[in-house]
Amino acid sequence: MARNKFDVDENLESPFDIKHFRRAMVYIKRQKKPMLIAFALSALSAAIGLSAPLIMQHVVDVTIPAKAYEPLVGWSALMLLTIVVSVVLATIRSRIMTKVGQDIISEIRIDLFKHLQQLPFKYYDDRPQGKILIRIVNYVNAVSDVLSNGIINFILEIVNLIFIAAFMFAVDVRLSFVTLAGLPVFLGVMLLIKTRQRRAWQAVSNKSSNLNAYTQESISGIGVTQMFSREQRNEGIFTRLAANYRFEWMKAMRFNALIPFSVDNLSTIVTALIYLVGLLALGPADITFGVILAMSSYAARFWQPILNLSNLYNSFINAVAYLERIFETLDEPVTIRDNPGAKALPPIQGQVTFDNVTFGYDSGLNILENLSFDVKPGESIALVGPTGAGKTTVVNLISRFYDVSGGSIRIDGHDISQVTLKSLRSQMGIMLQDSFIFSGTILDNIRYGKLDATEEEIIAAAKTVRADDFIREFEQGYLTEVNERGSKLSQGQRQLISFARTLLADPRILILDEATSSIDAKTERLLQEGLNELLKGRTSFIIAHRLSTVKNCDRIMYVSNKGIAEAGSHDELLARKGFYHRLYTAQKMEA
Ligand SMILES: Nc1ncnc2c1ncn2[C@@H]1O[C@H](COP(=O)(O)OP(=O)(O)OP(=O)(O)O)[C@@H](O)[C@H]1O
Repeated sequence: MARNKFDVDENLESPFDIKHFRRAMVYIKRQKKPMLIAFALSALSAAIGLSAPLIMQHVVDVTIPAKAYEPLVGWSALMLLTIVVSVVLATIRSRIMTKVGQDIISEIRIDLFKHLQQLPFKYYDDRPQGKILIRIVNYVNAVSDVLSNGIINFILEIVNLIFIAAFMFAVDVRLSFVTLAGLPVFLGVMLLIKTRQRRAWQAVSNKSSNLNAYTQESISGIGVTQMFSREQRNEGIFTRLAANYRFEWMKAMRFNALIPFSVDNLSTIVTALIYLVGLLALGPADITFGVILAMSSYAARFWQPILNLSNLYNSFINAVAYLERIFETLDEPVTIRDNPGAKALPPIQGQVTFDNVTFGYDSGLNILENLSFDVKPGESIALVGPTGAGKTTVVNLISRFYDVSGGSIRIDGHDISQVTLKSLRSQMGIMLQDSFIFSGTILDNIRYGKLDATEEEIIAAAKTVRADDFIREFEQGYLTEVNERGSKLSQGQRQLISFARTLLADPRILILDEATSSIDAKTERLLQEGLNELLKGRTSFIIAHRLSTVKNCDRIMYVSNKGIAEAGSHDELLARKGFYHRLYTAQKMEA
């Protein structure tokens, strides 16, 4: 059950912390060389661009009054050249940075994916898939520009600012101080809205995550929605989530808009002050027209990097909200992992021992208590019992999808918590009711069980489980494209494919959780033969509600009341006239 539902905002454990950026630096540092080149190009382009007002000042104060037309053409050509060169340099830099940005996000994405693949079932039990997807796709995209261009631009704008200030002071010190007077006012505005702005962007990321989770859930459950004519109601939920998102977005944007608004106003006021102070206070004798022109041009340029820096600050604030989510996922502990000193499980015979096993998904609520049993290699075990009794839990523990909270599980005498997960799971085959079909061909789907299997091996496996006939009926046979929802395939066919996949993997221990439940009686008979082949020589645990499918198992365990209430062969249990007998008789009467 996903406890963190689509309409429940995720809580962030850590407050705004520069450490997220420091951590992001690990990825950025790997791009040091291209970033340095891009930075040098940008600095050069900015310096060249900044010489324009100086040229302008010279032209206005010296060249034009002297009516020196030839030098005027020369200066104009030089101005044009500065523009062309700075545009060319900026274009090259932009190309380099696009690549850097993509390299960074692909590395983060790969790390996230690798980590997600290791996270235990518990992580997935606790949150909707949509909230996981949005991190790996949207959030990573959202931080890409900030982590690449953002960092460079940030440094660059500061350098730019220093350059502009230097040029400005070179032209006139007094008017430069007039320009700088606007800075404290601006910093005051920034301080005032900083925290609120960060919260606003966190709220946006929460709402977009909720929207994504619900969309994903709705697409997965489209069949049920249409079946129960829930479209209108779902539309209502979606509209509400979309409205929440829109509301938070608008709120966050209001904070964003405040910054350029203050910068624009301050820049206008400062320019007006330059004119006023320049012309009125200092007077034409002291300040030439060229100086005023150059100064107002520098003042306008001075506020540009400040506006850019504050926009960058906005992007940083957004990115931090996303980075927090990304790193939170990367920090999610891999609780089910190889324990220190874990050894590879040698090739097994298939003996399974539960020794006083106690387990609960949530602490304080045990599903199994002090469960002990021993299964011999090659023995077939049926797990039956009321719904919710813990049958799936038993098999999940054998595969170590969860760790026991008490006691131990041993395979051929090896405690499964002391062997590597890979060596354990590679010797097990698990088939669930909802056989997962990956996008690709039927051939690829069967090959999933053994990546180096030849076509002949695949076809042989399909034949054994009676899947070959229906596969050949498709126009493209084994090369028929299927997708994750298994379109083109019936439930039964999907299961036959997953049987073939498991047979190919040749596991010593086989787990079938309701694996035959959606196969009709005719297909089931067909499958039974194949299944018998599959079970031959393997230890198997079969969970089935339809008892007819498990009658032939060596031993039937009736799971109830946090343990095994009864165990024995079909005949023994019927003779005992206990739980199993009751269940069997009830099912027979239904049939
Ligand atoms: N991921 C989980 N998180 C929390 N509780 C869970 C989880 N999975 C199962 N449970 C609870 O554990 C109990 C046993 O579930 P389990 O799936 O093992 O039962 P089952 O016997 O296989 O049921 P069924 O026959 O309906 O498949 C149930 O009460 C269920 O609510």
